[in-house]
Amino acid sequence: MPWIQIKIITSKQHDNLLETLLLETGAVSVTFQDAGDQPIFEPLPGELKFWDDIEIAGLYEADNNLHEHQTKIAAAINKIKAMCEPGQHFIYKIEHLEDKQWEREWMIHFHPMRFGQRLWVCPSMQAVPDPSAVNVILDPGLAFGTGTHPTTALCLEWLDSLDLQNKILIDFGCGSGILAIAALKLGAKQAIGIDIDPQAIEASRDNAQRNGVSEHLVLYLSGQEPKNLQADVVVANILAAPLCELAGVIADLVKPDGYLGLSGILNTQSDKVSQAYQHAFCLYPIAEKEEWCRITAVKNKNDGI
Ligand SMILES: C[S@@+](CC[C@H](N)C(=O)[O-])C[C@H]1O[C@@H](n2cnc3c(N)ncnc32)[C@H](O)[C@@H]1O
Repeated sequence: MPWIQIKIITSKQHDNLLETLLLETGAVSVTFQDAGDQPIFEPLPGELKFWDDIEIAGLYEADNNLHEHQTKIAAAINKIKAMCEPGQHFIYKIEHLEDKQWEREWMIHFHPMRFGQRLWVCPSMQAVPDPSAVNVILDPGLAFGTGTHPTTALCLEWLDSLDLQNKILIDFGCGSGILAIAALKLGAKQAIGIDIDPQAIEASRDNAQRNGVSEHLVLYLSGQEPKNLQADVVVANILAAPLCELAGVIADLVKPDGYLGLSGILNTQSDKVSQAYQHAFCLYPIAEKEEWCRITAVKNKNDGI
């Protein structure tokens, strides 16, 4: 079914009003995006944060009621425009969209990718380029983690460089499960995925099944993992702020002499994160990719944080 989309760019004061007006005029969905360049990193599940300038898109069925929709939309637009203060921007356009398999659209940009020497991540719907390599077959579903983001790529390269044979690994903030599954395919005997988002747990479970490693992957919603959990290797690709806040918890997950990999850190934040972990770990040189970096470390034998 074809669709009509109305896109409005304005400031965030109008977010509620616009959403209501678009829904009242028959929009089947309303989407907000950043209209400037103001990244908001990882809101918590259920948390809604807005940019100062927003692009709001309302999607309408291009059916027999099209004319009725358009009249209503025009009335709604005029109403909002009238509320804008002088100098406040308000731009809109109406476009026709042909129907597609929307939930697969992003996959056009997701191709097999190699990380380090042995590891490939391949989209579930494409052919594997090197069947003799260590291949992770992935469909992230609604969770984060395809390998296309530098923070994930830094972790995958690190995992590829380790000897994981018979090791236990914790993937803290597992998202799609990509790191835990890569570790299992690289030889780890068990992986434990932890995430605050139930959709991440579901995606990790699906991906583990797809890769035939379900038996070796245990998944916990954050807070439900057993006490005193420890692993030979812990990888956490969350953000600098939670990495600092949770330094004690994450450090405790690493066995003495075990390895830690931290990602999701902007280059400018590396000192702060390093400081939060340096009392319990010996830190290795930092690796960088674009504006992101990875901190790796080995845990001191008899130290706590
Ligand atoms: C950037 S994604 C990383 C996903 C995947 N591990 C990767 O490397 O691509 C971060 C994940 O951490 C989860 N997360 C964020 N804060 C967390 C916390 N405090 N405890 C557990 N998981 C958390 C998010 O829900 C998200 O799935």
